[in-house]
Amino acid sequence: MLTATGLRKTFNAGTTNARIALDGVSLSLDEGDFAVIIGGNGAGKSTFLNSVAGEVTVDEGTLAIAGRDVTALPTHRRAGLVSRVFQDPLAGSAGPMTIEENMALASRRGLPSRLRFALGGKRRETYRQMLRVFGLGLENRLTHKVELLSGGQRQSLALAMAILTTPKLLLLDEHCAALDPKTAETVMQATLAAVENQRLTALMVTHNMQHAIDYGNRLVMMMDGRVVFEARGDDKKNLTIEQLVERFHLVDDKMLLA
Ligand SMILES: Nc1ncnc2c1ncn2[C@@H]1O[C@H](COP(=O)(O)OP(=O)(O)OP(=O)(O)O)[C@@H](O)[C@H]1O
Repeated sequence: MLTATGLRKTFNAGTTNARIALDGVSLSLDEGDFAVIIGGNGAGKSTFLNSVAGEVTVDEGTLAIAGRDVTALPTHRRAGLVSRVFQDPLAGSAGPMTIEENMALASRRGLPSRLRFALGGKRRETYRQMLRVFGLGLENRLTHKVELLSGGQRQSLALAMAILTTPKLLLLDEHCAALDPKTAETVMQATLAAVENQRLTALMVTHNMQHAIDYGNRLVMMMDGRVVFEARGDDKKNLTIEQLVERFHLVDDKMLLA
C-alpha cells in the first residue's frame, strides 16, 4: 500500500544551517499494516510523514501509494489517497464551521472543488453514527460550531473526518499527545476500532513507547534520518520498553562510533 524507497531530504542544503532530515529511508507497508514510528527529537519522523503526505518534496527517492507513483504529486493531489490527523486538535477542522459542515467537507476529500456538498438526512445519520463511537456526545451537536468544542472533542472530530472516505493510507502524527490521558485513551481506542473495521493501512508517530509496543503490527525506529530498527508481529508484541530503550542506546553508540 505504501512503498517508500531511498528517501532523502536536506533542509537548507548548501548553507551552514543544512539539516539532513531523511538519509535514505525505505519502508514498505502492506494493505492493513499499522506501523508505529518511534524515535527521538529530530529523528526525521515528521519529515517522513510530511513527505508521504506531500507537504515536503524529497530530494531523492520515490513514493508510491496504492501502486501509484506520487513522488511528484502535491498534497492536494494526494488527498484522495492519504488522510492525516495532526497533534494539534485545532489543525484538523475549521472552527467557524459546524460539525456537520466539517464532516460534509471531509466527505468530498479528493473530489474536484467545484462540486458543492449536500447535507441530507441520510448523511447526517452517517455522521451521527461515526461520532457516536467516541462517547463524547458529538452526535447530538451536529449544528454546533467546531470552535466551541474541547480539544478531545475536536480531535475526535478530526479523526472521524480523516476516516470518512476510507483513505488508502491514514497518517497519525502524535494525534493523542496533546490530550489528557483519559481522552487520549478514548481517541486511541476509536482509532484502533476504525483501523480494524475499515481495514485501514496506517502510519502512526508516537513518543509513547508503550503505545508503540501495544498498538499496530509493525514498529519502526528512526534515528538521524534513518530507519535503524524494525519489528513486526510477535517479535514486536514481545518487546519491552527496556529493550526498546536499550535499542536506542545501542544504535546511538554505533552511530557515534561510525
Ligand atoms: N522546515 C524545516 N526547515 C529546516 N529544518 C527542518 C525543517 N523540518 C525539519 N527540520 C530538521 O530536520 C530534522 C528532522 O526533523 P523532524 O521534525 O522530521 O524530526 P522528528 O523526528 O519529527 O522530531 P520531533 O520528535 O522533535 O517532532 C531536524 O534536524 C529538524 O531540525
